[in-house]
Formats: sequence, C-alpha cells, structure tokens
Amino acid sequence: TGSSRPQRLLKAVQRNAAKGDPQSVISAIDYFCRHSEWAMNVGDEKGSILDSVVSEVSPTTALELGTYCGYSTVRIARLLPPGASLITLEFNPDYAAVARQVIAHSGLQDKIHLVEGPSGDSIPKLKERFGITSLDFVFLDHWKDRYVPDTKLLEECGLLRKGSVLLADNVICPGAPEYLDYVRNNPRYESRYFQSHLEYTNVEDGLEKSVFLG
Ligand SMILES: CNc1ncnc2c1ncn2[C@@H]1O[C@H](/C=C/CNC(=O)c2cc(-c3ccc(F)cc3)cc(O)c2O)[C@@H](O)[C@H]1O
Ligand SMILES: [Mg+2]
Repeated sequence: TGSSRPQRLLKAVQRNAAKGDPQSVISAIDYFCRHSEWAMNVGDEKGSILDSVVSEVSPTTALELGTYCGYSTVRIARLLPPGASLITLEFNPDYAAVARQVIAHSGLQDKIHLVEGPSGDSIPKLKERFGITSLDFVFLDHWKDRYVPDTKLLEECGLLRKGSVLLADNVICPGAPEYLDYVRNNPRYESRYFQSHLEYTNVEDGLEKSVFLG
C-alpha cells in the first residue's frame, strides 16, 4: 500500500515550497506535474486565465466545485480582496486531507472553507452555513457531467445574482458538451470561450466564462 499521487504531490509541496508563500506552492505543483507526474490541476496556462478573471471580478464570496489537491483553491484565494473568502467543495476524504495540507502550507487557510461532501448536498446549505446571500464567482472543475445539474442547483438555491460569474474548466478536454450547450443557448447567460491547452500538455482545452444575467 504505497502513496497516492496526491500524497506525492503534497510531499513535493512540503519539500520545495516556502511556507506561507502561495506562489511557491503553485510553482512547486506545476514543476511536479511537468517533471514528475501529471495531475489534473488547472495548471499554469489556464491558471493565468483563471487569475485574470478572478482579479477582474474581485469576488467577496467565491465557490469552487472540486478541490482535488487545492491547486486552484490556492490560485483563487491568493487573489481575493481583504475579508473575502472562498468555499471549496470536495467529496473525496483523501483528496480533502491532501488539499487541507497544501492550503495550510500556502498560509491562505483563513480565506478558505473546505467543505467535505457532495456538491449536491452542500450547495443547498451554503446560505445558512456561511451567511451568504449570493456568489460573486464560481469555478467549476469537478465531474464534467455534474456542471449542468450543479449550475441549475445554484440557480434554484438563489445563489446567483445579476453579474455572478461562472468559470468552467475542461469544456473541450475531457469536455463538457451539455454544459456548453446549456450556457451558450440560455438567454440568462452571456458566455465567452477562452482557448488554451490541457494542463501541462499541448492538447487543446479551454475555459468557458458565463455571466448570469439575472
Ligand atoms: C458531484 N459532486 C462533487 N462534489 C464534490 N466533489 C466532487 C464532486 N464531483 C467530483 N468531485 C471531486 O472533484 C475532483 C474531480 C475532478 C474531475 N476532473 C477531471 O476529471 C479532469 C480530467 C482531466 C483530464 C484530461 C485529459 C485526460 F487524458 C485525463 C484527465 C483534466 C482536468 O482538468 C480535470 O478537471 C475530485 O477531487 C473529485 O473527488
Ligand atoms: Mg480541470
């Protein structure tokens, strides 16, 4: 019973990144994924697009679906304005345990609430649990066939307001065709595709940014 890839990724962070330095945590993970083992982090190329959208929105309340090892969690949280927070949902306890340690290493734990459990259970409880009225920014990066049901759930729970920004990873590879269809053919969303590449490869992929129009 050896280690898992997330555990090896965590070791690489603990060895190579400076504690309390989010950028060094990001760089250590990117280095590990390029030179040791590929892992499904959004990566540095798509990560720069994520950074620009987060900076533009400057969200007070942000949500991430699918924490995995916490790479994009750290990327987003490091750009949040003072007093803002990121809620990230993860149902795999082993991944959540790794992510908590990656987040702790970055020093951003005070800006992040990692909630363990399935998004379908957690989303309806966000308002009461965190005292929020709506979400300014949502990053979708969990199972691709769950993007549409969870977007509908966010709408039904009244968590989206005029101007809420959804940013979805992997709309080309592995692909989220139903999601692209949903947001691109829905008058309640204004969508735009940012072409890029699958993390650490030259395979085409991209992010879809969709603004909820209310
Ligand atoms: C359904 N509700 C849910 N609630 C909470 N957490 C959920 C979740 N679904 C999934 N998760 C978690 O999100 C993560 C899942 C992410 C799924 N992502 C992918 O499949 C993915 C896959 C690739 C990929 C691309 C090419 C390839 F050859 C192989 C893989 C690239 C990516 O960037 C990806 O994001 C895990 O940590 C999982 O435990
Ligand atoms: Mg992804």
